[in-house]
Amino acid sequence: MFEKIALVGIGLIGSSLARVIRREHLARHIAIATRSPSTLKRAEELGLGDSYSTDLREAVRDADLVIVSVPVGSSAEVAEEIAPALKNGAILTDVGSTKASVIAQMQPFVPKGVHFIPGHPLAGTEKSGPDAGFAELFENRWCIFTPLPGTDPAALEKLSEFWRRCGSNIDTMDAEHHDMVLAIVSHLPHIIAYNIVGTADDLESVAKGEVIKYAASGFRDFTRLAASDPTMWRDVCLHNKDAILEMLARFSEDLASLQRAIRWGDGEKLFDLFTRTRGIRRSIIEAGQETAAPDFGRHGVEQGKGIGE
Ligand SMILES: NC(=O)C1=CN([C@@H]2O[C@H](COP(=O)(O)OP(=O)(O)OC[C@H]3O[C@@H](n4cnc5c(N)ncnc54)[C@H](O)[C@@H]3O)[C@@H](O)[C@H]2O)C=CC1
Ligand SMILES: O=C(O)C(=O)Cc1ccc(O)cc1
Repeated sequence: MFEKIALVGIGLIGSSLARVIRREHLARHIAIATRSPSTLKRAEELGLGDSYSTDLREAVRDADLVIVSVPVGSSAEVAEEIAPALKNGAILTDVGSTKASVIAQMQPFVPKGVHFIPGHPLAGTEKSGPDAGFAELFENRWCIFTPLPGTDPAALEKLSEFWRRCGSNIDTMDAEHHDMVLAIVSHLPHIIAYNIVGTADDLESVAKGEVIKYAASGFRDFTRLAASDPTMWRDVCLHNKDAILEMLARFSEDLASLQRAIRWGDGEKLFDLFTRTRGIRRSIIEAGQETAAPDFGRHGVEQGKGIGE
């Protein structure tokens, strides 16, 4: 599909892309660039690309497609660095979990003649780094684009086809809407997980050993999310602040109402809520059956625990 693809950032997402690009023969040359020499060395040991550099400009030079897969807080720094070396007519995209902030950070540096199309694959795990990636990560997952006004339809179609060849389904929406939707379906669950595991860790009346020993499956599910990369999630919180705060405010109100129902013994209210939420779970399972979720077992990712399940 492309002569040269440059991957800037080679962690979970970048290395999964490298693997699927190779498997599906989507580029003649895969150039890998990242800031950290030790991560780059590991990518080279894994044989993820055809060329390796800590010089981001060298990697993106002559690339037809550049995919930035770094924590969202580093987007401006990366865009500023690579901008002078981007080829005229190249497609520049990203995979960041927040979109309005990434656009605000990158767009000012994008040269005229480069097609900047922000993207977000809704596929991931709690793991990070080049060893964590796998070629099947994007299969039967959504990839959301948040194109800017005036985006070239041919470039958008080419990038869509690329993601389809990686196994994904495509949706487009505006960046603000994306950030609001992701705040509730992805960002809040992670924040709640970090919080509940932190609360358990702070308890004086329950020993840490007991938390580990008796962790029921509900708590274990939270610990998986709460093991997600601290840099990535710090950046998501700081860069989708408004939408997350809005969702947290609603969440807190609903939690206070649940607290009241428990305090006053309002069993009917509890039962009604728990019945309604069970319906949501059933709808998700039904939707998932239509798109047959892949078995990630052999990659060490618990089946049914990734986003979109
Ligand atoms: N982990 C997940 O489940 C998902 C993550 N994302 C998004 O994908 C992006 C990457 O996440 P992961 O691959 O999980 O992270 P990761 O921590 O596994 O990898 C990040 C990579 O970026 C590099 N890097 C960091 N700062 C850099 C800089 N200033 N210049 C060049 N390279 C730099 C690191 O060396 C590393 O190679 C993030 O924006 C995240 O929000 C999107 C979907 C799922
Ligand atoms: O591991 C999980 O359950 C996830 O939720 C993965 C994930 C994390 C961040 C994203 O922007 C998209 C997917």
